[in-house]
Amino acid sequence: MSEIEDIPPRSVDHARIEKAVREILLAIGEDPDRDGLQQTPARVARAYEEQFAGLDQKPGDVLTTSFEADHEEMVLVKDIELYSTCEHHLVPFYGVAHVGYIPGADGRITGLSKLARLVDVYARRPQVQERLTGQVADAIMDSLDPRGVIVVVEAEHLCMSMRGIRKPGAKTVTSAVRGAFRASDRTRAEAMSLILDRR
Ligand SMILES: Nc1nc2c(ncn2[C@@H]2O[C@H](COP(=O)(O)OP(=O)(O)OP(=O)(O)O)[C@@H](O)[C@H]2O)c(=O)[nH]1
Ligand SMILES: [Zn+2]
Repeated sequence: MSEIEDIPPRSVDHARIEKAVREILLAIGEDPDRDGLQQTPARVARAYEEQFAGLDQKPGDVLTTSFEADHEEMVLVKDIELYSTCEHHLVPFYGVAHVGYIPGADGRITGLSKLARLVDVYARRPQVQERLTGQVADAIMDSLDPRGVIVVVEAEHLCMSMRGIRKPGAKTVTSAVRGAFRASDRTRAEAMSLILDRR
């Protein structure tokens, strides 16, 4: 492999971010050339590359395995830590996602870690919590063809804690239910009781 092919693709334009961050520092009255800030534009570019890496990814990139397991009952992965970026203020919102599904008639399941990877794909984008929640649910519906999916996200938005209304600790809870979880109150209630069980 040539040296050029070894360089991983860059999903963000580093030079452009660096220029913009320098402008922001000037605009807030800072000196971008002072010792502590000299490397900041480059650091922000690297951080954004990581924070927004999901823009480059598709659900199929992470939902790579599915197994024949003949399992037709609910699978639920709880308390998947998530860090995302509020698209209104570009500050973090963070919390946990709970992702459950009931395999389809073919009984195929996916790797548990793949559900957490899927959360990351959509969290690492400029987001609103509602869209993130729905996108995770829809991606599982599309790729696994399960009987149903439930996704619940609980998060604190720093745009509500550190600025603006300044209500630290306020939690936003969003849910997306598809298929059996939407059609059956009992199925949804069973999932919610497992999600809320804090033991
Ligand atoms: N629905 C939804 N709203 C969000 C999310 N993240 C941030 N917001 C809200 O987006 C809104 C943006 O409101 P604007 O009035 O345009 O902006 P703003 O003047 O900065 O609003 P304040 O935060 O109230 O100061 C705020 O009410 C935020 O709380 C999210 O994930 N979902
Ligand atoms: Zn915000």
